[in-house]
Amino acid sequence: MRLEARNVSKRYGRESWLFRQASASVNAGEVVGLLGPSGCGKSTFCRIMAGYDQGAEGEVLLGGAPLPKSGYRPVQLIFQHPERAVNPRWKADAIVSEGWRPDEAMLESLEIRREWLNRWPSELSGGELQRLCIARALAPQTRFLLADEMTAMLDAITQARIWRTVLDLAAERQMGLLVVSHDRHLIDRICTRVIDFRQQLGPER
Ligand SMILES: Nc1ncnc2c1ncn2[C@@H]1O[C@H](COP(=O)(O)OP(=O)(O)OP(=O)(O)O)[C@@H](O)[C@H]1O
Repeated sequence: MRLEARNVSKRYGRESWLFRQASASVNAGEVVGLLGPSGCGKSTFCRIMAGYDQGAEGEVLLGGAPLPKSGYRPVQLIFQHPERAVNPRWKADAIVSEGWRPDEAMLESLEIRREWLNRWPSELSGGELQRLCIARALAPQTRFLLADEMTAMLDAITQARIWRTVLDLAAERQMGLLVVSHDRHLIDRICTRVIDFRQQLGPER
């Protein structure tokens, strides 16, 4: 299975094009890095690839077909800012089990403590909340994970452990990963292929 964005263009309102004719693909089991300077549109491109936003041109295909419009999303996106990705009026237990109920092994491998589950998002650190968001996104139906600066707020040791868990799971399930990061060292260490976002753009920016 392959996740593919073909010739996608995006502009916000009447502003000039953020990007035009951007293309990228990730195969099942692949770990692909996405690099580019701040503000060039990587997060926007990820949102389009996950089906949260639409380009003015182009298409996103999963296994050759458009993304499903309802039900669990097989392409999951983890944002850089977990506090913007959760409902502040839901306790952590409701947040983490929104799409599936992660088992004990999953919670343990992401170092999620049981007592966090009874807290509101405002009572959790950014790193704790992010681990809950990662658990939420790793249902067995997830085929592709788009990690947009997923571990930027975590200390180096926690970051390494979380990536180990996610990479092991991806290999086991043949899940594809798109890793957006400014951390070139991380990208070089975990990715099998790297895409420079600016080089994916068509000639008429
Ligand atoms: N909803 C929006 N309305 C208008 N402009 C937006 C919106 N969302 C993002 N932008 C603008 O689009 C541009 C690209 O933003 P985006 O977050 O996609 O870039 P990025 O490459 O991921 O940046 P970074 O590496 O800093 O996270 C930025 O200039 C941003 O201000």
